[in-house]
Amino acid sequence: MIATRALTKRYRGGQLAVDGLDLAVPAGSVFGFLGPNGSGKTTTIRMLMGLIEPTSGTARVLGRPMPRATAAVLPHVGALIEGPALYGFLSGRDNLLRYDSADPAADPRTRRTRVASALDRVGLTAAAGKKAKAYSLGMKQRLGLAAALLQPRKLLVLDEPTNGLDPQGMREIRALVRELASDGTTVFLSSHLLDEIEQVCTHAAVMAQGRLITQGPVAELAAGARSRLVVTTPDPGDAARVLKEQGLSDVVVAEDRVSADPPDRELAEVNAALVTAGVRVRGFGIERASLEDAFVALTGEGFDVAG
Ligand SMILES: Nc1ncnc2c1ncn2[C@@H]1O[C@H](COP(=O)(O)OP(=O)(O)OP(=O)(O)O)[C@@H](O)[C@H]1O
Repeated sequence: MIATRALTKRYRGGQLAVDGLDLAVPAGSVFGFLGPNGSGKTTTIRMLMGLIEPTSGTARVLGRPMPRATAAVLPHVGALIEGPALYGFLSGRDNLLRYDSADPAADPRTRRTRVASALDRVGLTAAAGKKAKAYSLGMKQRLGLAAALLQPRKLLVLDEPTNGLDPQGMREIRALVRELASDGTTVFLSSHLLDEIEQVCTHAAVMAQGRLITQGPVAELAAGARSRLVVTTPDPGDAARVLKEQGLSDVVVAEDRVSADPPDRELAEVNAALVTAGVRVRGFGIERASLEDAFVALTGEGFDVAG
């Protein structure tokens, strides 16, 4: 659905915002475009949507070159970039009617039906008559999504769709994204929230300072990072000693948690050794690495960004 080759953007001031990006977004995926603020996500999305020209490299969306094929491609793409442009003095429904009438391909005779089903899709039917300025931020985002859904789309591009929303609003948008994806729409969404990507996406690409760090299925990205054996105990010192005696490597103590690289041997033997040595074991098991662990392992730094 999206393929870029060495895509690069240097702004006039000299800032290299995107540096040699090779992105591959498979059809049917929910693709998370993850990176801290300033890592080049919005710049990439602007190039993909034909809003700005790349300095070098190529971008194809739905198999067509951008920005050359912008006019042919954009009718098949629903986009929500930097918050929807809404008229506060119009109702949610009237905003959508306006959007729809701005689309020359939209048949005016079926306009009301289209708007009603888009409102229904995002759960705004009951609030359709309210002025948009009275909407919560989450409702405004949903109205923006409804506008993107007036026509059937092959691809949805959402730039930080949950940014600024409260937890309830985030849940609603995430549920909606999952629902859209289950209908077969490919969704490309940017986010600086790791757990959001883990919750919603099938695939992800990780950006840092304009460069692609890694991309692929979310499960594989997380599996790339090490899992750890974790022992919870009120006797961490003794536990660490026993684990070392048992030949485990990289033993780390953090309060009542002692972790180590998982051994090749039977885990039950390690547990038995702890218990035999008098260590009071309250928890014992392998912790799967998260996408956050993978990010830290790949970049050598924490994923610490301002919300
Ligand atoms: N119009 C512009 N002119 C010059 N530099 C820019 C422009 N837009 C963005 N930049 C710079 O390019 C880099 C990438 O910015 P971009 O907005 O693409 O990142 P981002 O990952 O989308 O971050 P955010 O989540 O904060 O929007 C940043 O260093 C930013 O300051």
